Amino acid sequence: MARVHVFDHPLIQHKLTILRDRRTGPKEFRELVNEIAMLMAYEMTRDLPTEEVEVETPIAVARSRVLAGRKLGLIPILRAGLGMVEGMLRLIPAAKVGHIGVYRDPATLEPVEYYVKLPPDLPERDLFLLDPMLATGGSAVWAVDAVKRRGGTHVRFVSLIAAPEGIRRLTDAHPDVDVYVAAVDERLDEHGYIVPGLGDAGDRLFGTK
Ligand SMILES: O=P(O)(O)OC[C@H]1O[C@H](OP(=O)(O)OP(=O)(O)O)[C@H](O)[C@@H]1O
Ligand SMILES: O=c1cc[nH]c(=O)[nH]1
Ligand SMILES: [Mg+2]
Repeated sequence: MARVHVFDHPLIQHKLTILRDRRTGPKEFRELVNEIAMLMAYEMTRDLPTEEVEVETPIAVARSRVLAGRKLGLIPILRAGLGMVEGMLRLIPAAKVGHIGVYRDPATLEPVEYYVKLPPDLPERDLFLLDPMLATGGSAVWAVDAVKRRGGTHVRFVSLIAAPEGIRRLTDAHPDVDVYVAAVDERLDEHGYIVPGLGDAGDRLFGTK
């Protein structure tokens, strides 16, 4: 069964509050999304395996640890997921980055694909799908399907704000995919927006509204 992790770290919660504020403009919004993504990456990577190696310091040989597990991959869901990439890459610079282009049709709320480009060695990587908003879950389920169809096996989903409906739909469809969020909000409104949420993440990141 999928595990749902809600990050209640005070720094994440503080930054999320500023992000939600309707007065926060695109420059600060972008900075905050990246900072929260970086803090979430730090928390999320706690379980990565390490192994002991020897390293020569200027004084002596030390036994110390390095990452030893599978290679990593970040897959932002366009557009809004792009806002999380830089912050996560700061902590895990060796990760490869794939892209999934999908938008939610505003009338039907169904996902519409427009671009997919993923690293060829997907089966060998631990994959982190990134999207700030998990609303109905339609885009998330579609994106995980797309990654699995191309051979991805170890997938996690990372989001800033989720609606209970989206978490349910994603974990029902993909019980093997753990979900990491900074907040679970109350509900969806009649247009499929998260309440209270933060509005349209893509528009707020890129200033398109
Ligand atoms: O859970 P869902 O109901 O599918 O909604 C969530 C999706 O909606 C938003 O993208 P949007 O379609 O606005 O595209 P954008 O990132 O280009 O703005 C958001 O970034 C998710 O991808
Ligand atoms: O609240 C929502 C729901 C979907 N997409 C967004 O950007 N915000
Ligand atoms: Mg949008």
